[in-house]
Amino acid sequence: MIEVKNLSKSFEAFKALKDVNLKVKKGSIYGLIGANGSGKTTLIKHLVGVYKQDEGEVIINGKDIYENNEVKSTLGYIADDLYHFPMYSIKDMAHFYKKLYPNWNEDRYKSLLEIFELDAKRRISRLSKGMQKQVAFILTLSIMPDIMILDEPIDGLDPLMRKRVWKLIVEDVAEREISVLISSHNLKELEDICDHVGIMNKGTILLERDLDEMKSDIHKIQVSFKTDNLKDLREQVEILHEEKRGSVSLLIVKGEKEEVIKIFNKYNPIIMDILPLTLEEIFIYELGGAGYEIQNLIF
Ligand SMILES: Nc1ncnc2c1ncn2[C@@H]1O[C@H](COP(=O)(O)OP(=O)(O)OP(=O)(O)O)[C@@H](O)[C@H]1O
Repeated sequence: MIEVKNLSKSFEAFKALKDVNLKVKKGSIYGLIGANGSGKTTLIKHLVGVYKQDEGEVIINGKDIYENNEVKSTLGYIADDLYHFPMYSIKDMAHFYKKLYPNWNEDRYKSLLEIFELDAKRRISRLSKGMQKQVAFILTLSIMPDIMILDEPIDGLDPLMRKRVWKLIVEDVAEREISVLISSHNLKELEDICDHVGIMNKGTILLERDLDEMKSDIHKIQVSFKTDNLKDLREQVEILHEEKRGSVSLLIVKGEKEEVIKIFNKYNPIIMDILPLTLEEIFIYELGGAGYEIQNLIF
C-alpha cells in the first residue's frame, strides 16, 4: 500500500508539490496523468525515497520510505531516464540486483529473458532505447516487488511490447496483490489497466477517481423523442453536455444508470442507445463542468 499525506515540496522559491494526498491500495493500479511540469516525477521521487519531503508523509507498506532500505528492497522503480552502468551486460546487472534485493527470483528472471527474447550477455548500453526499457522490466519484475512505481514506463516500447508489459503487470497485481503507480501522458493507455486515475496540475492532484465508479456514474445517451421532451428531462437528470444531430440528441448524463433509463423511458423515446464513454470523454465532461480545459491538462 502506498500512502501520501499532505505532501509538499519546494525547490528554492518554487513550490513543486502542494499538499498532495494519494492512496494506492494493495492489489490495485493507480494512473497518474498530468501535463509536462505538473509534478509527476517529483511526486514519484518522493515515493521511491529519492527526495525528502518538506512537509507531509510518504508511507510505503506502513513505513516511511525515506532512507529506509528495508522498504526500498520491496519496491520496483522504473525511472523515465533509465540508468545502467556503462560496461554492464544484462547478466551483470542481474547479478547486481540479486545482491541488492533479497526476494530476487532467478527462475522468473530466466523466464522473462525468454519472454522478451533478450540475450543476457548483451551490453545494456548497446541495446536500443526500447530494449533497455525491456531490461528494466525484466530486472524490476524479478525482484518480486510488493510495490511498483513506473514513470512513463512504456515510452519507447512498440505496441507488442506494451501489451506484453501490461499483461505481466496485471498478472502480478492479480496473483501477488502488488500496488502499482504509473505515470503517463496517455489516458488511453491507462484506461484498460488502472483502477484509479488522478490528474496532476501545478503540483496538486486536481481530480481523482475510481474508474469503475466513474464509468457507472456517467453515461452517453443517444435519444430521440416524438416531441421535444428535453426541457422536462433537464429538470430530472443532470445533463453535463448535449448535442443535437437532426432529430437525435446526444446527451452526457450523470447519475445511476437504471434510474436515468427509467426517467428517459417515461417520455417514450423513439430510439434510445446507451453508448460507452472513453475515460478521456469522462474527464472532459466532468472537468468541463468545473470550468477546466482538460485538453491542456492531459495532453
Ligand atoms: N531539482 C529541481 N530543481 C528545481 N526545479 C525542479 C526540480 N525538479 C523539478 N522541478 C520543477 O518542478 C516542476 C515539476 O517537474 P516534474 O519533473 O515533477 O514534472 P512532470 O509532471 O514529471 O513533467 P514531465 O511530464 O515533463 O516529465 C517543474 O516546473 C520543474 O521545473
